[in-house]
Amino acid sequence: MYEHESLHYSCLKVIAVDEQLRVIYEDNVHFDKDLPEFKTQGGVYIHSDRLTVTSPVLMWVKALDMILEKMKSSGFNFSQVRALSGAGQQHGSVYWKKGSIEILKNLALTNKEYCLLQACFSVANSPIWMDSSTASQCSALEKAVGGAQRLASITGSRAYERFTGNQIAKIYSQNPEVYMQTERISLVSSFAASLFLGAYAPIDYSDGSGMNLLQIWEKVWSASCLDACAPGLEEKLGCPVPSHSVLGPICPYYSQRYGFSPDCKVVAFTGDNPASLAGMRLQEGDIAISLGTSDTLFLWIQEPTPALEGHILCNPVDSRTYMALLCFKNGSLMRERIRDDCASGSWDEFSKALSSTAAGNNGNLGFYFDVMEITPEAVGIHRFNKDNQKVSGFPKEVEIRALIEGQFMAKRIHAEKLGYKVMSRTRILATGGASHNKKILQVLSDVFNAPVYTIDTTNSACLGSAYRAIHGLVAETNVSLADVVKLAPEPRLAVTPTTGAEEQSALVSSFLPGIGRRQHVLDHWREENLL
Ligand SMILES: Nc1ncnc2c1ncn2[C@@H]1O[C@H](COP(=O)(O)OP(=O)(O)O)[C@@H](O)[C@H]1O
Ligand SMILES: O=C(CO)[C@@H](O)[C@H](O)COP(=O)(O)O
Repeated sequence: MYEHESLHYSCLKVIAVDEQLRVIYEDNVHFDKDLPEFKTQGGVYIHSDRLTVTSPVLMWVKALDMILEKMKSSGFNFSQVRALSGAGQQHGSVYWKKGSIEILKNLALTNKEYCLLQACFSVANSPIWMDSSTASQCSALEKAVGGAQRLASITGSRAYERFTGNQIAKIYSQNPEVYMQTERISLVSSFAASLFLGAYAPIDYSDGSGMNLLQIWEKVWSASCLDACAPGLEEKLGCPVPSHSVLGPICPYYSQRYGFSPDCKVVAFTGDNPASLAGMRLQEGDIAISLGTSDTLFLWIQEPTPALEGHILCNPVDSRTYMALLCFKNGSLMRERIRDDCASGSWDEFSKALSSTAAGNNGNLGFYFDVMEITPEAVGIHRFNKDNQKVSGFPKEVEIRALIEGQFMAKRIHAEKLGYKVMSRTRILATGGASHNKKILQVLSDVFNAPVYTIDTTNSACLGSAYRAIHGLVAETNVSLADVVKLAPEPRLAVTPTTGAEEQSALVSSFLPGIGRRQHVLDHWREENLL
């Protein structure tokens, strides 16, 4: 039996799976509802500047206590658990006060963990991924290392306000005494692992790549980034480790209180997005696309080329490779707006428009950003006809295809900019609301020239962590995660590329080398900051 905890921002979830990968236990603790004394909304505090966003670290400790108590009262057999791992929202950080290691080591049976740990944190409210209050620290970091692209080339991402290095720099500059009182800084993931371990758990390579501090190639902290953020930081972070590492056995507190076997192994915890990659069982060349409120792409990349947009992280299931994350804000809400304007608010009518127009849309294409986009930083509606002239409108069905082809084309271009290559074995794994629409998936398949599968990703980070726990037990013998999770349900094939779409489609041919006009057009769009 393998267990996993997952600390997101609104709840703590647990899943246990058996040897056949069947889910045998599932539960959660909802921060707002189950721990009302912390008075969070969605598990967080949004401060009066609207930029600072934090979560009380003791709420996370108490939630862990509560979920384990719930498992115990339901009769869950902890003694069967061979390994556990977990995931935490990325970028958030926890600050351990000097002397806390002793308290962690001595977690005793007589006290609830929550009570014991109260004195441990030098920062009571942890900065989390929603925080965007570190703009000045970001500029300073980029400047210190030689610019945004240089920082991306070292750490996988240009400076982002939520990334941990910038958060640490803010704490150091605003409260140097608090920083000095801190003996260890954990990510949310390594913090949760520390509780199970009864010692400071190291940060894993994959979640560590979301800090603007790790050299993703060498997998060591970057001295120039550390120096730019705060003094003496390396010591407070500890050495990063491969994501599949077994950190040690569970600490006696949990064996005594809940009946875990003393042999139960704690496998390094990681970020929620890396854990989702494991949960979706992504393999080399695969892409996962979540078509939800916003569109998110996860890519498995062999040889990444970090860029100013998107994030390159060390791959959580294979330390020799990488994963990329790309986020697009104008996803389903943008599609809904065009559906309402051009298809009387009906997805059926929207789908018919896609069927009645040809791949490539006779050269018509648009970029649709109702709200300021993340990738790229652009706003507005921009339509181009086959001669690349800007036009103010399209017939309704042309508009619908232009939107969907434009959205997927941008995804492919940005993925390729990060070093992604479509391969003959590439599978696109689609999830989220719009993945129920086959006509949309057909366009996706044609633009990437790869089959599209659908998967259920409910709890993918949680499930991924259970898979990682199993993998951790055998990873040292070079067994891959894919081998370990062979028994898990396969994704369902939804659509394959339309025969000849690649040749017909002006869109897709724009990716092929040697078509000067199209390359020129792409360059032009880039200059206009549309790609
Ligand atoms: N048949 C459909 N075709 C296209 N989009 C759809 C369809 N059904 C639902 N959606 C879109 O899915 C979105 C919700 O996706 P979901 O993955 O549930 O969102 P979230 O990101 O909030 O979890 C809605 O905004 C809706 O526009
Ligand atoms: O900031 C990021 C990724 O860079 C977020 O994805 C956090 O990791 C929060 O978790 P989710 O909202 O994806 O669950």
